[in-house]
Amino acid sequence: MRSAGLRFFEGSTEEKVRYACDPKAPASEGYGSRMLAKEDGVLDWRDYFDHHTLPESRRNPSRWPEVPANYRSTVVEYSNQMKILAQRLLVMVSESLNLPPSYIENAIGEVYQNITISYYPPCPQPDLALGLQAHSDMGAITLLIQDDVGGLEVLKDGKWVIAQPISDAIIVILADQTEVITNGEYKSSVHRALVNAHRARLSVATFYDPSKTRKISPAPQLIAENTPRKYREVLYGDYVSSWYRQGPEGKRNIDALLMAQQ
Ligand SMILES: O=C(O)CCC(=O)C(=O)O
Ligand SMILES: [Fe+2]
Repeated sequence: MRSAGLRFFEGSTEEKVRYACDPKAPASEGYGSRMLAKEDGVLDWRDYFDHHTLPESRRNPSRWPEVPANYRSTVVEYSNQMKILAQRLLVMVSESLNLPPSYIENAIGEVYQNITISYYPPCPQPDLALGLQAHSDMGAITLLIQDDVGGLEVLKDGKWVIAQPISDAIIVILADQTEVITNGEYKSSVHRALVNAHRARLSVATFYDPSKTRKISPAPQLIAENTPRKYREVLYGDYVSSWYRQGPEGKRNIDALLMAQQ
């Protein structure tokens, strides 16, 4: 998966532009670039390719690069394997809270899976830019692989901790809807990507999300007198829209669902 992605990003600009997505449309499929300065001076320094992979009705490999020759079949195989892994992990989360094994899976409903390859070119002034600003992922669970360059950082107890690259590791990033469904028992993780002055970096994030028409709310079994309900119900599509409207900035989107904010 990583080498197929690398081959695309290191290929010609013409080839990339052929697959360009609409940068203004949220969650559009294809190639995009965010080499942008924002008003506050922070630069986003990232190229990406989004693939819509599940449900299968959204999966259209003809919209994905055809070079290298195994690109499309690799994405399909990777998508299928990541679905199985995400399901297993969500069963473990459900069981750890004494919920029925498929509780979270059922709460999500029909799964929308997207695979995003991010490519961060070397950045001459890495201290002035971030590859990707601090955010939590908006869906249920994200599975991420990175290369040996490193740059993914996770916020832990108020400090940024580097996720050391381990070649065969898959990093599990719990996302906002799992925090809502578990009523805050599991927290979505705040993370960001740094850039490197000398080397390009590549990562592949597989997002596992509810459909936009799904209403998400805390499991009633987890609400009790000493663990009161933390989040109000949200239509996932509304959540996604507000995320794109406001931008990520740490956990501000999930914080807006706190009961006290009602
Ligand atoms: O490139 C990375 O390591 C992080 C990517 C990421 O967090 C995302 O795409 O949501
Ligand atoms: Fe992320």
